[in-house]
Amino acid sequence: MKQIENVQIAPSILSADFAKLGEEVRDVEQGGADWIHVDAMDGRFVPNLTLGPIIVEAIRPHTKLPLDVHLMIVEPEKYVPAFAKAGADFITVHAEVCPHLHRVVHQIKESGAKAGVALNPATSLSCIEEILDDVDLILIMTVNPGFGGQRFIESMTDKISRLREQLNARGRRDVFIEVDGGITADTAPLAVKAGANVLVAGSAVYGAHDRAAAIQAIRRAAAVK
Ligand SMILES: O=C(CO)[C@H](O)[C@H](O)COP(=O)(O)O
Ligand SMILES: [Co+2]
Repeated sequence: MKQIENVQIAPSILSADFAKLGEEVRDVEQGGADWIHVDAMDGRFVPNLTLGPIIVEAIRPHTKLPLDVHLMIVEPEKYVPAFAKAGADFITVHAEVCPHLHRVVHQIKESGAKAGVALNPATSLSCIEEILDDVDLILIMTVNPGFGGQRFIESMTDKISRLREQLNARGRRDVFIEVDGGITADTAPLAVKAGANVLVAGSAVYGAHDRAAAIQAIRRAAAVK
């Protein structure tokens, strides 16, 4: 299995200006982003409402970067085909809302997208033990999902380390470990040292006047391994 060499920086459009999303996505692509993170929230799994496949379809022509769609919604299986058709490259569902997680992961793969599974801070790694051989990405939430701009929960670094060990033991060095919530140039090294190789950053990138400088600061900090 291919080892993933570089840390991927994925700005979250949750903190972008929704009145000009195309421009906002182009801005971070020009600024050196690797992926675009798209947060779909349903007001049920999380206490916030954001966007659906129509927005993914709208931003798709504005970037060549992979669209990394994070579904914070109940019954995600109802919407996986629409998000895939809209142009999602990665579709990540939360283990907490998927009693038939194996079926949903394979539904995502059959739709043509890469499959991710997300875990809230209080959700144990044991929930995904039986699915590790089937996934392309595991997303470790380092905040409780629902809002941008929250503080990184530092105790999650131990969970990231344990996950990396489990994946290595299975020879799955190709699986992305994505970290989402509170990533800044200060917290990025903690996540990367623990074993993460995809860093979502919403407010730290879109809240900055110079997005390119913000991405570069996170990338530099993350290179200190
Ligand atoms: O999934 C999310 C929230 O549920 C967002 O991706 C995340 O919060 C990014 O925002 P920030 O970097 O500001 O914490
Ligand atoms: Co997210």
